[in-house]
Amino acid sequence: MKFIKLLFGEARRDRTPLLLASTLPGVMMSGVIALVTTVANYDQSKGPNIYLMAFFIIASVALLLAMNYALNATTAVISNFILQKRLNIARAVRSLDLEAYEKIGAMRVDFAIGRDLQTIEEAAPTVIVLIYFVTQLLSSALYIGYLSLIAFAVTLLFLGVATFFYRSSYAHAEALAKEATELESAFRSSFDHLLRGFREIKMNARRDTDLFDNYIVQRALAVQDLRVSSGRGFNRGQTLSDAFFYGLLGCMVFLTPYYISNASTPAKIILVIVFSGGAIASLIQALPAVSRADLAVDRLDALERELAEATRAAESGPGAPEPMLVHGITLRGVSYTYKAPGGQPGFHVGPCDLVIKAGEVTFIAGGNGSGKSTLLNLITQLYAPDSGEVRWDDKTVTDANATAYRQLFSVIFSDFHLFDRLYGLDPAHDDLADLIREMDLSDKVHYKLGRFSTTDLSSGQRKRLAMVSALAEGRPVLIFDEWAADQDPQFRRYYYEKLLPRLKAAGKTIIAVSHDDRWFNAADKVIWMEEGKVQRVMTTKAGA
Ligand SMILES: Nc1ncnc2c1ncn2[C@@H]1O[C@H](COP(=O)(O)OP(=O)(O)OP(=O)(O)O)[C@@H](O)[C@H]1O
Repeated sequence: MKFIKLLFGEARRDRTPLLLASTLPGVMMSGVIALVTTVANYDQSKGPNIYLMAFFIIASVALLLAMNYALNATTAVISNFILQKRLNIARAVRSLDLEAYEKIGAMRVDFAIGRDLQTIEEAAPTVIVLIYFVTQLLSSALYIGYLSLIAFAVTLLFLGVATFFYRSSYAHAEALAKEATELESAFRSSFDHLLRGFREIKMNARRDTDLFDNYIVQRALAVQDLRVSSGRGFNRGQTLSDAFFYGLLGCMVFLTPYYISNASTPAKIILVIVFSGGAIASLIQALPAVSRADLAVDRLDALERELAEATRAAESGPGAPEPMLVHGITLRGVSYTYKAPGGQPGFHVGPCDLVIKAGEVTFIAGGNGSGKSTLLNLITQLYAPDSGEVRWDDKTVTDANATAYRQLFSVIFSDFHLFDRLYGLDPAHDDLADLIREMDLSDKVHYKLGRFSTTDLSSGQRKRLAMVSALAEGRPVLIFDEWAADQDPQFRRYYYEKLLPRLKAAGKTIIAVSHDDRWFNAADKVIWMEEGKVQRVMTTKAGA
């Protein structure tokens, strides 16, 4: 019961009051049951028993207040836990390097932040209810012991055997529930294709059918199968417990009275057992939710461990507010190998020896898959090289200054993300309006109330808006990965013939991936990549 441990662990200073408040209602309830059994045998002709009435009122009020306190305290503890987890995971993800981020995968983090934390939140009040029923059952058993040792022994025997059988059925059901949750992430990844590939699916009926019939339906069915089997396991446990409950009741009604001397005791015991029936049923219903929360805690723990390990490896020091590039960036023997699934070495880039001079325009060209984007990731230290070094003016880039080094760059990746606002920037309104005008977006987008009025634009326009954001950052080095690829001929021309020269004249260093060989003269230098290697570096007329 990891979740219960977690709840009380997180309660810290409030642990003892929470423990008392969650156990007291069960004890009080069994007190009330004991009272009811006493009142049932009370001689009503003597009038109402004030003492019993007072006890009933006090016990009921204490029960309600304690329960309310326990539920409120649990809500506060779990809300705080969720807040901390959200922030910790966000902090850890921020500290990852790109390689670790790609290895862990966005979907897994998304699942933890969404589904797992929700499962935990929903299970929190259930735990209090569970403790309530367990304490009620235990104290009722003690009360039975007080009434008759034989009845107590029979109760313990039934409880012990029922618990044993229930646990084995429960463990099996829990394992199936775990398997179902794991399979559910495969189902969600297929479903993700349906959502993200919506247009492509609409355009291709065979793809649509294959994805739906062979993946979405199959995986959904497999999840359902496991959930049904797991549910059956839990239900079997419930039926078994019910069977033992009726067995116990039968024993108490038909057998034990012959071994109990006091005539009123068997009726009292039977009443206690009848009351306990409801508690047993509610307890068993509560267990699957707590079991799901246990699995969610396991997954969160595993994710946090991985994030912590990856964060330690990727520790990269504080950012510098306004770093400068005076001479340039040098790569010496830089190489990097992707890890293919299963740990096998994947695509290899390098060793690369390059000099990117400050204030120059450098193009990176080469065929698809030749390693251009990977080289950009190495230049920007999004990937730490396996060997060799990257130099920033006269400094070597290390883990300690990598974050500061990255503040040199504004990058528009080929698969860039367009933010809805200029996070971390407070640009002058006029400058921004000028940039939006320069990108020919004035009639589409405005920056008002601290955000872009829309990001629902054509792909070429989205890239232009990304250019607005990149230029607004005012960083000394600009990196554009195939920025012109989606632009119309007019804007493409503008990019090569006006924008890049203007940025160069403003003292910017530009590194751009380009397939447009007719504009290679817009660069000072063209680096040609083939199969992960720098095949040649050409100095153009502009750079001569
Ligand atoms: N995240 C990744 N994990 C593993 N291998 C990768 C990853 N990204 C790229 N690769 C491998 O690296 C190779 C080079 O990819 P890269 O994106 O650097 O090429 P590119 O020259 O930019 O291609 P393009 O012109 O198509 O954009 C790919 O062929 C692929 O095998």
